[in-house]
Amino acid sequence: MNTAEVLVRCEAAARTYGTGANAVVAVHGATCEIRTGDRIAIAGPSGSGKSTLLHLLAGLEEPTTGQVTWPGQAGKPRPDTVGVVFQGPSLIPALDVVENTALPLVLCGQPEPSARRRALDCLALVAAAHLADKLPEELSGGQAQRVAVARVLAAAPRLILADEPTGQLDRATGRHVIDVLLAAADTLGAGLVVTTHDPRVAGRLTQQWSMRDGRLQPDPDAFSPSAPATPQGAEP
Ligand SMILES: Nc1ncnc2c1ncn2[C@@H]1O[C@H](COP(=O)(O)OP(=O)(O)OP(=O)(O)O)[C@@H](O)[C@H]1O
Repeated sequence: MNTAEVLVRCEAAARTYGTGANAVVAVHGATCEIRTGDRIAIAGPSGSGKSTLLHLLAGLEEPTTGQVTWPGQAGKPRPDTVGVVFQGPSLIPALDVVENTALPLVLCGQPEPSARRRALDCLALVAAAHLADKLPEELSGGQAQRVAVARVLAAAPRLILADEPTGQLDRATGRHVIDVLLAAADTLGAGLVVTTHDPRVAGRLTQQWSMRDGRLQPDPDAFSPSAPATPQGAEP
């Protein structure tokens, strides 16, 4: 029996965008549980619903049918319970890097000076402390991605959801970011879910799932060479 704590539970959770002839079913009835200690990689072709699934798990999108619940929590999760490393640009343009990184803590009520100190520590973990005073527009895509990882770590969530967190990183930096995410998940006693196209990233995690046309399933062969083709991103 698995005694680890369930952090999020999806019961036949589906998400459809649009209506009628324009409806797109991004996620079909996903059923899963994610627990403390889970280290899950999700593979799937572009457009198969991986980001939508992470948004459902984070409470950022409502399922059209079915349900998503966070046992032990009232209502939606906060940034200090579920943290998301988004795939695209997610930093607030008017805030500098340290302010962006500290923001989830400040929103959760932490005084600004201690939030800034924690933000700087987390920026250092992803080798981005030297970027603290920069604005998002001054960052490369890879630097912004590392700051987005630091922002999630700063909030010390119990569940970390990372959407292609190495997609814009070179191999060595990508490997380092996965090291940091795994170490943070261990330290926090958290669950970690990473979407990726890269077998090397998936190989660092202990469970492999796949999304195909919006359908989620455990799939130990999701990243094997014979799996349906997925574009290869930058390599960690
Ligand atoms: N806000 C939206 N409005 C309408 N359709 C959407 C929206 N977001 C996603 N979709 C559609 O839902 C489907 C799943 O998209 P999603 O971004 O979840 O896929 P993905 O597997 O994460 O893709 P990628 O690997 O390219 O990031 C796609 O057909 C997409 O066009």
